[in-house]
Amino acid sequence: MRRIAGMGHWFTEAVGGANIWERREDKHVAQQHLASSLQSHLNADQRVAFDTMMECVAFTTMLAAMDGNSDKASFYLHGAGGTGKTFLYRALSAHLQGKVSRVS
Ligand SMILES: Nc1ncnc2c1ncn2[C@@H]1O[C@H](COP(=O)(O)OP(=O)(O)OP(=O)(O)O)[C@@H](O)[C@H]1O
Repeated sequence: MRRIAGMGHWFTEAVGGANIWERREDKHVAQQHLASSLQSHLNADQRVAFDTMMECVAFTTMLAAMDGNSDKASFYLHGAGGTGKTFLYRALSAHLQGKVSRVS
C-alpha cells in the first residue's frame, strides 16, 4: 500500500484492490484520539518526560515563528528494557501527528 499526499487528502493506492481517497483531516482526528488514549495511560515518569519534550517543542516552534530560528533540540531517553520508552514515543508521535502533517 502506498500513500501520496496532495490537495488536502491522502490517496491510498491499494495494491490489487480499490483506490481510496481519505481526508487528511480524518487522519488527524484518528491521531488525536490515539494520542489522548496513550497520554491518559502515561505513568508519572513518562508524563514528566512527555511534558518536558512538548514544552521544548513549543518553545522552539515559537522561536522559529518569531525570528526564523531553526535550532533543534535533541533528547536522550534512557531506561531499562520494558520501562515504557516505546510507549512514550508512540504517545509523543501521535500527539504531534494530531497537530501537524509530518513527524520525522
Ligand atoms: N504507561 C503505560 N501504560 C500501559 N502499558 C504500558 C505503559 N508503558 C509501557 N507499557 C507497556 O509495557 C510494555 C513495555 O513497554 P515498552 O515497549 O514501551 O518498553 P521499552 O522501554 O521501549 O522496552 P525496550 O527497551 O525493551 O524496547 C509494553 O507492553 C507497553 O505497552
